[in-house]
Amino acid sequence: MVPVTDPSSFASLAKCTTRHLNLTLHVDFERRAIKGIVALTVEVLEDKCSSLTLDTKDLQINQVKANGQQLKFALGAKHSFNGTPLEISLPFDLSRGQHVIVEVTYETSPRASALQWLTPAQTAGKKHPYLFSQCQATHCRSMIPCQDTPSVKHTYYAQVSVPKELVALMSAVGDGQEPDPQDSKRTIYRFRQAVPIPSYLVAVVVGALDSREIGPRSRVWSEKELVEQAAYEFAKTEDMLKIAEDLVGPYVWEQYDIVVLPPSFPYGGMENPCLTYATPTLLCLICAVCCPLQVIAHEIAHSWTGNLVTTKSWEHFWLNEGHTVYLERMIAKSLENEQYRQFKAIGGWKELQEAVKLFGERNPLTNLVPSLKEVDTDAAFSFVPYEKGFALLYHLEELVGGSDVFMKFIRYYIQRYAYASVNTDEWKNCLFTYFRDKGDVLKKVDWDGWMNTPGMPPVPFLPSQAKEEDLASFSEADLKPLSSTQLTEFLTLLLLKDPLPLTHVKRMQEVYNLNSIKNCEIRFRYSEMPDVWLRLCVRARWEEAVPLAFKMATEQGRLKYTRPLFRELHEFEKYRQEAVDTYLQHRAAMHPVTAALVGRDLKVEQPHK
Ligand SMILES: CC/C=C\C/C=C\C[C@@H](O)/C=C/C=C/C=C\[C@@H](O)CCCC(=O)O
Ligand SMILES: [Zn+2]
Repeated sequence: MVPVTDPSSFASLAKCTTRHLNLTLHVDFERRAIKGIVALTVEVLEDKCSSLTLDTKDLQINQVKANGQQLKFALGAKHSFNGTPLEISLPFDLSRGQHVIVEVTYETSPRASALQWLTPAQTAGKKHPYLFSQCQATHCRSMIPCQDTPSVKHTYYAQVSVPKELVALMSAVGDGQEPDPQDSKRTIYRFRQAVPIPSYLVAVVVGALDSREIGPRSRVWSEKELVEQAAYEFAKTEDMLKIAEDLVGPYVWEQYDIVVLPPSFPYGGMENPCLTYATPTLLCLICAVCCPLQVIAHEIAHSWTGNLVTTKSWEHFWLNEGHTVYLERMIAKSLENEQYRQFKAIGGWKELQEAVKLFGERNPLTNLVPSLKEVDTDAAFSFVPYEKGFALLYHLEELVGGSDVFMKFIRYYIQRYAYASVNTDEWKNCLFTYFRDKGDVLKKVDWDGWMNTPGMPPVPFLPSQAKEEDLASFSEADLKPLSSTQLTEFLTLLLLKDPLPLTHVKRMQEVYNLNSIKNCEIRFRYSEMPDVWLRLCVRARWEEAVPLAFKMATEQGRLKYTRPLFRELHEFEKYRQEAVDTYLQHRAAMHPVTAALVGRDLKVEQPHK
């Protein structure tokens, strides 16, 4: 068996593997710290095992025990972004196949990169504090000492003690709650995750949360101010779960809840099992954005591709995201039609072009399978694994005979690797095994061009309906009947071209008849594509758009909007200093990942940790 290596983890993966975590967490809002005890059930993989190494990041380790006996431990050298290895010495040699329960008592740092602690002022209700974790890709180690790699999968049981006026949720099925026997002002919530998951899918949310039932296995959670709107927006959740089950097999996670987080959450969604995270920007309350259901379809699809079949390391992240985007668009096809799938694919191709342009077409991070040795996964993150991955799968779909044929392979691949972690070679072997009668066709694929070459794919995406030049040739009359989704894709196309002259952008205002709307706020927002339209206006140096671009960049923290808006404003010479000053003014209230990435974009030094 080839030893597992993960360049983003210090854990001893060849020696042993974690099978279960038992977590006891005490959430302390005053000190912005979690006091934890984690009992790791570890299976030994090789004889004469006398030590093991876990991943940590900014954790205070108080003691380590095994079978009630204190163990020697040592923290290694701190890495600039991958944290600090924790080496634990075992009092006796263990043999292959044996199990040991290692218990670590620890405390997280107020600077833990997995956690965002929000003051009451940063919440919708303004009365209670709020905490949420975001572990993907390599932040779980700042919340729990663990083997922080997607190549290791474990079940977990957790009890979380929180102030009794708050509710705790986790990426697991709830197993009841009761007053904390240690403190009558606190409640203990219990959770069980019976399906083995990688550490990046461990998640916890604590806040003044309310919920509504939206389906036989689904509730939506949020602060009470948003919960009715959230229940309305996500009413189709059960329909999409059923479509996905028809496509790829049973949903194994029991519960599928959605929690709408505060605006600082850096992503559109996050596929934490049993508890999908969603940005409030999907609720059209903060800045209308198209297709809230597209994000939920994506996170639902992850229940199979990513959470059930998981990438072995972040270098093969495309296996998670490329298959999930493919499945998400098959769900969209079932809800709408093939033309809609094609149109979303056109939009994805534009996202890929923008991502490659941003990184640089020779940047090895635009490889479908990049090397991440000494690379910060947050800095490596882009839409390349999503959209270059989708483009490859769409190309293969065309080669093997269409989506019905290819979906049968996807279903086979999921059944073959369910509950396991895979890499690209294993995926490719599975493809060639399944399509053994199409080997001659598959051998002609430019695999090196697709997998190990930077830039755009070797084969362009040619949708079976409207071609790119069709979009550019639209006249004013053609644009008017376009749906807001189609308009979004059209405007995204313009972002990839050279900056539009100010006269053109103003003309476009007229085309969309926005000039009839006097309110500047609405005029620039244009319902469906606030970030895209604002970026076009700022790039055209339309100063009237600048205040709203700053407002949108700071009132929510979704990286997909916040980073490009800050970059655009920073590019506008006259507003460069204001962009830096605005960032510095908001940095403390930003999610740690957002603060780090926007600071890098604006070339602002990070505060010393
Ligand atoms: C080759 C890339 C290697 C590693 C990247 C993996 C994770 C990067 C880390 O920053 C976490 C990303 C989390 C993404 C969560 C949700 C996305 O699927 C959607 C993001 C886009 C959006 O806001 O819609
Ligand atoms: Zn995803």
